[in-house]
Amino acid sequence: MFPQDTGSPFDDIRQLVATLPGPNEGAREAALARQEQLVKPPGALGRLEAIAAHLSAWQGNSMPTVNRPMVAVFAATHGVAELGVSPYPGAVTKQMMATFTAGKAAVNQICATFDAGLRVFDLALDYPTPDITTNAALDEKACAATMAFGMEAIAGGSDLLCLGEMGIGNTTVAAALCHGLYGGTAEEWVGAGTGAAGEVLDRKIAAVRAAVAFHKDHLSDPLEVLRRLGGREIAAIAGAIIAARHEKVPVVLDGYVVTAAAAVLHAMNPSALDHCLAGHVSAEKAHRQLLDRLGLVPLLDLGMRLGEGSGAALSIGVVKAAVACHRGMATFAEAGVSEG
Ligand SMILES: Cc1cc2ncn([C@H]3O[C@H](COP(=O)(O)O)[C@@H](O)[C@H]3O)c2cc1C
Ligand SMILES: O=C(O)c1cccnc1
Repeated sequence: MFPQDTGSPFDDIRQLVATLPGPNEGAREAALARQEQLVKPPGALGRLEAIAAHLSAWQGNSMPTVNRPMVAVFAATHGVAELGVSPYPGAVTKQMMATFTAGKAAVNQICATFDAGLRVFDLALDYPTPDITTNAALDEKACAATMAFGMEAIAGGSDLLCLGEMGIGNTTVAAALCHGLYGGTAEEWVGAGTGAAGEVLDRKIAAVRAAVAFHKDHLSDPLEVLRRLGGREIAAIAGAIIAARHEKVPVVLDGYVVTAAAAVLHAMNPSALDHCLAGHVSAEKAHRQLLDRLGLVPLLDLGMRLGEGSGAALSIGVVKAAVACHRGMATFAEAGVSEG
């Protein structure tokens, strides 16, 4: 008898998510102790102090760095976009890829502002995933392989990973993922995306409702939710979050779409996002309630609703300043300033 390979392509992913390393509490405590000594009233830098401690804990270093921040943008195409759920045609995804390459998108300018690297990953743009209202987006093998691609894509050395996405129709996919993971109503999870209103918005709500109804008997396993209702950029982002954790790289999430990918991991392991910061809260309707569910408090709230990693990239400025203060400020003793 030949040995049977009964393993599922998801086995390795489940193993990685079950064995995520925890924070370095010693480094966190040393960082918090240093913050108490720095030449400022204790707590006066507010959340900047917690950000420095967060980076210490997850980099495993009481003097964390943000010398090589990287924004990784994953791009994919979605069959559901053919249902008219976005005001923009699917062709925009590829056109925006060219714009990123030319250095002319919003995220390019924000990365340049903060000396952040930008890497854009094309996930088979000529082969949209099937319409999720009548099919699974991915089979198990493709979903696991795309997650593995996302893990590899972030290799190469970075001390802060910001995640972004490009994929016309993917706010519909994000809403379907949230509706699939958390229930509620389709209306509750659907927002305007790039500007859906009127009939486009009605079609979007109907598509999210139909997708979740079609897959309803298979939504108890978060990886099934991901492969059925997701898309390639979503799967790759989930993989990148896992890999960063194993490589001691703190992560900054972007808007609704990136956070929906993160939510899949949180549903598998409630501590899976402990190394992540929410870069901002998007104006996309359901983003705030999704962040609340994940216990994430956004760094910025600027009414942005762009995607492409722009909100995460913008928060690099805040994170860099937090680390610069942590590393560069004198202690009271060093500065010869009287303590209170
Ligand atoms: C010119 C342009 C640039 C973008 N950059 C990011 N997105 C964003 O919009 C898309 C999601 O919205 P929806 O679900 O409504 O299609 C994603 O591709 C996202 O990153 C863009 C959209 C457009 C039109
Ligand atoms: O919040 C997001 O991720 C978002 C919002 C609008 C369009 N694209 C992405």
